[in-house]
Amino acid sequence: MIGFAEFGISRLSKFQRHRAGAQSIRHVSRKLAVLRSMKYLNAETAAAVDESLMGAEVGFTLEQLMELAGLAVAQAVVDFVKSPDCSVIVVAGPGNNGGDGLVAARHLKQFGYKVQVLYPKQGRNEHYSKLRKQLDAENIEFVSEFTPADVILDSIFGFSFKGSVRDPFREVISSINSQQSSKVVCVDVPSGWDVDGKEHDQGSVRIENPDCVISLTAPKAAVQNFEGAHYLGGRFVPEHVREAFDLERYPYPGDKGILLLKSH
Ligand SMILES: NC(=O)C1=CN([C@@H]2O[C@H](COP(=O)(O)OP(=O)(O)OC[C@H]3O[C@@H](n4cnc5c(N)ncnc54)[C@H](O)[C@@H]3O)[C@@H](O)[C@H]2O)[C@@H](O)CC1
Ligand SMILES: [K+]
Repeated sequence: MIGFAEFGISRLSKFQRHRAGAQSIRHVSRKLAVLRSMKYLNAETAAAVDESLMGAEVGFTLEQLMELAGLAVAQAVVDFVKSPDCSVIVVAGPGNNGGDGLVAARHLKQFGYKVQVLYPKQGRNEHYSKLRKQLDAENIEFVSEFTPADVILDSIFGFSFKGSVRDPFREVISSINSQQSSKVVCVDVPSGWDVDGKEHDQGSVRIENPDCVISLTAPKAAVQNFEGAHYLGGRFVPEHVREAFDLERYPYPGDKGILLLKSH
């Protein structure tokens, strides 16, 4: 599940390999310990962590967090697909999860990927209009229906999703489920899944069998039993906030903004 290749030590000298190997073994042990004890947040706690980050004491703006989250999402997509030549269709919802997807779309384009965006219902916040403008400046095409793509990035709903999916997203999510040849990568929570991990109503629409989830800040209860590839991003939580919410000290490697929790 977790290999040395993940730590990039295959091209080093014998001595360096020995040293890097020892460090990697320590890193792997820390990582396994974190995985065993990992805490999964419910919707209420996830929102409280968010509020605390953006409260007077810490002082982040939403735009800052979204930029960091979206960059981490783009980096995780690159790590997951392991190919520089890849097409991605970002499906963005009306809230901040959608905003993360729009930011990721811009970074992916800068990384050289072919990117399109499906944005059925733009959010009201002025920042979404600005993000859209930035995508226009990158000549990223906004499409109204699916075109074949290697990856579908589901940034429709995150931790504020409630109830059963309403239109126009019922149809959009059903279309994602029918794109058999695309890998489906979900931002924070697979859209339509109960954030707290409760059973979903039979007949309600949700993303079926995603290939990868990129959790932000901390994994949500929804993905506790998720079997596919799993990344963590959102490396911006100060120590006292981490302690206040009893979050793990996630072993992000070196200067990286993403942590591979589980490979596929
Ligand atoms: N601290 C963090 O980790 C950060 C989280 N961010 C992102 O913010 C997300 C949460 O964003 P929001 O609170 O804006 O909420 P979401 O983006 O999860 O969803 C809210 C939107 O979905 C709609 N909606 C909810 N339930 C629906 C249903 N059943 N059918 C149709 N529409 C429905 C709401 O009307 C609203 O427009 C996180 O999941 C994450 O992706 C980042 O942007 C910023 C930093
Ligand atoms: K999502």
